[in-house]
Amino acid sequence: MADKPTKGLADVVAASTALSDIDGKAGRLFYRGYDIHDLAGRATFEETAHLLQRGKLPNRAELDAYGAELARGRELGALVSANIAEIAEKQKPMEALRSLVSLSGADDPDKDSITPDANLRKAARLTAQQPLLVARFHAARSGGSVPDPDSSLSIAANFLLQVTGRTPDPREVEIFDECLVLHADHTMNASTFAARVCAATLSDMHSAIVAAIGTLKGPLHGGANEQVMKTLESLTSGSVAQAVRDKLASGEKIMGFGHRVYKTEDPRATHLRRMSAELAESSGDDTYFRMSKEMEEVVFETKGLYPNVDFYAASVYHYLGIPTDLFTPVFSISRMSGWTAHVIEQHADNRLIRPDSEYIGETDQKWKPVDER
Ligand SMILES: CC(=O)SCCNC(=O)CCNC(=O)[C@H](O)C(C)(C)COP(=O)(O)OP(=O)(O)OC[C@H]1O[C@@H](n2cnc3c(N)ncnc32)[C@H](O)[C@@H]1OP(=O)(O)O
Ligand SMILES: O=C([O-])CC(=O)C(=O)O
Repeated sequence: MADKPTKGLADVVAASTALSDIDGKAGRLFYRGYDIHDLAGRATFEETAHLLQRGKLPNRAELDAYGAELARGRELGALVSANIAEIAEKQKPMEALRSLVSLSGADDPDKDSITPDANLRKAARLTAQQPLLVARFHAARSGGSVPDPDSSLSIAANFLLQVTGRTPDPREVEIFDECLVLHADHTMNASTFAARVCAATLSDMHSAIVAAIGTLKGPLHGGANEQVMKTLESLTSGSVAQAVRDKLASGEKIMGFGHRVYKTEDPRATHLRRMSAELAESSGDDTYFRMSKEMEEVVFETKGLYPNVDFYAASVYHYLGIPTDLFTPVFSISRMSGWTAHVIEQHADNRLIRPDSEYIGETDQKWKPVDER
């Protein structure tokens, strides 16, 4: 007889990892031992991806070599190019990314290999390709085209340029780059766990990433950032407090609040709130920042819940000119660095992940032929 399950696997330690660590009571997050407060606004996304995938913050030569590998690796395969227009017509952004990453696996030069070296190369290619897939998807559905990535620009700068169609202000690039750093990894979150379960069958990296993308999509996980923006857009500035109280009184969850691990402020939300305030001021329209602050106050007063990473990310992305339905795809651009690093880590010390279940169905059933049932 199996033991009683822990619903949602809360507090169950499902893997060992050297990638990230959270102190949920103190509200602290570390990537390979570096406090997120030290990395945010200092390390670039490329440096952070190198830290996660290759085990250390790169020196100048390592960073240049990694940057060159990313630039070489971002070319999209023939299958993606042949199918992106039809996919963009028929699928929503996260569904499309699930399909496109799957297709890109078919054209990957290392597709039949899960060796450590092949995994490192695939991790770089997937990290380089994801922003381009999002930008090309967006262009395909809008009937436009995207400028080719400029190798002298960062992933953050290229993405903003390709999606908004205008040369971003350098401060906007810094802010977006910091967002990518903040979202890069987060212990055994649902999408990372999904990737590790898939990888642990000795399946390949693209399969694991497809599982992760499908898992990030849901509104209880990465999909919450899009829902936060929709909530903000559905409210008027004068009605926030009452609307939020009414939603909570009727048992509705407010997207962007609460967390399985943090029992205090999510340290990423601290940075995102600051960035939202800055962009609100520079845009000359602080409506969504003010509404977010008011929501935060009312949710805390009423339920004692803190904002999670998805809450202020919504207004930040909005101020940066990113379309609302690309917010979760943007999350996937960043988390690709963490997911791929987890697949590398899982393959390096693998055991099949196969938990038990508690049986709660009927017992002592007796078979009868179909006409006697
Ligand atoms: C990147 C990320 O994935 S961050 C999380 C993004 N997701 C969201 O923002 C969605 C909204 N939040 C939630 O649904 C939850 O807080 C989760 C999914 C993040 C965490 O879930 P769990 O740890 O399973 O907590 P659970 O959903 O059981 O909530 C515990 C209690 O707090 C309440 N609660 C939790 N979050 C919220 C919320 N956002 N709004 C209102 N009530 C909430 C629950 O209703 C529950 O109350 P009860 O005990 O009276 O039934
Ligand atoms: O850790 C989690 O459960 C969700 C989260 O904040 C993340 O994936 O960044």
